Amino acid sequence: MTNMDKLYESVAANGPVCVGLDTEISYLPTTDTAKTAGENVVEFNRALIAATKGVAGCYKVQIAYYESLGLDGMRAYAETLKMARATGLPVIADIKRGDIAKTAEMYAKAHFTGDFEADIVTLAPYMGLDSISPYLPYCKDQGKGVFVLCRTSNPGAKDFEYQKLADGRHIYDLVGDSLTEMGKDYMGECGYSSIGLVIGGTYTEEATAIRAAYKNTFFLIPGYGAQGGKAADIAQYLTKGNGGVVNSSRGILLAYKKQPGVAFDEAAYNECVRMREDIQGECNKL
Ligand SMILES: O=C(O)c1cc(=O)[nH]c(=O)n1[C@@H]1O[C@H](COP(=O)(O)O)[C@@H](O)[C@H]1O
Repeated sequence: MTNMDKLYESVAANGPVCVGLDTEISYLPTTDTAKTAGENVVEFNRALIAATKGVAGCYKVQIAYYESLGLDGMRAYAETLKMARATGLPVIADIKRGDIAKTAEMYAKAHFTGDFEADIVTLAPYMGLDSISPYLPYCKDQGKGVFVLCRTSNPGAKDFEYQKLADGRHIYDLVGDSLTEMGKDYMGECGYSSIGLVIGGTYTEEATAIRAAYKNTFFLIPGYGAQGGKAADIAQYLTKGNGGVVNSSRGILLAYKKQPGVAFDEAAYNECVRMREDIQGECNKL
């Protein structure tokens, strides 16, 4: 069973909410001055994971928030991955790597084995398919997975991804088509390949066409909450509520600010439940 299969099963059991652990120290309601920034982040994440594990489909840990704290942060990153993986839910390391094959080999080893081992990683495809291939032996042998940036959630998606090719396709179509083709050799039991795509939930043009074109491709859908992505739009990227996970980071981490008097971990749980109902409600209307 591949990690994409596990993700599929987890979404079927718990719903499509991907809890984004983009934990910036300034988000913490209180800090312990006797502890380092990284240690404070770990304690916050520990409580957040414990509170949300029953309502999360998976976790995504954004490495930049940890790298920005230096070695202390990287220890917190390793610990956070360990705590999240201990729930049994799939854990995505949001590392967005993309480099020549030899260097990619080292990134794959760094993030699929050892201290920073994750179940699935995010990759940037700009340098071509040889920058993706070195991760694939880990998909074949250990069931690991990748999510490759296709049509991202940020305004700058229009700068390159939306540009048109001579045959009328967008660059994001080329990326999606190429990676889907590559994924045919990495199919899991649940009908999805180990090569998924990142499809931002903030742009909704051609949502149904994109879902229909990539039936066997699992989507990581960021943009819900803080970036304004709406459940009604996001639902179109799912197939009967599955086939994708919907990330929210700030919306969950900072949920306590919108729930006065509620502890941050309980507020995060409440937000996951609300978000899940919001998305599943829209899926049921389709
Ligand atoms: O690969 C990603 O996860 C990603 C792709 C994308 O197109 N847009 C996007 O926001 N992300 C990530 O998704 C998370 C969104 O965070 P919030 O906007 O706080 O929910 C961040 O970790 C981003 O780095």
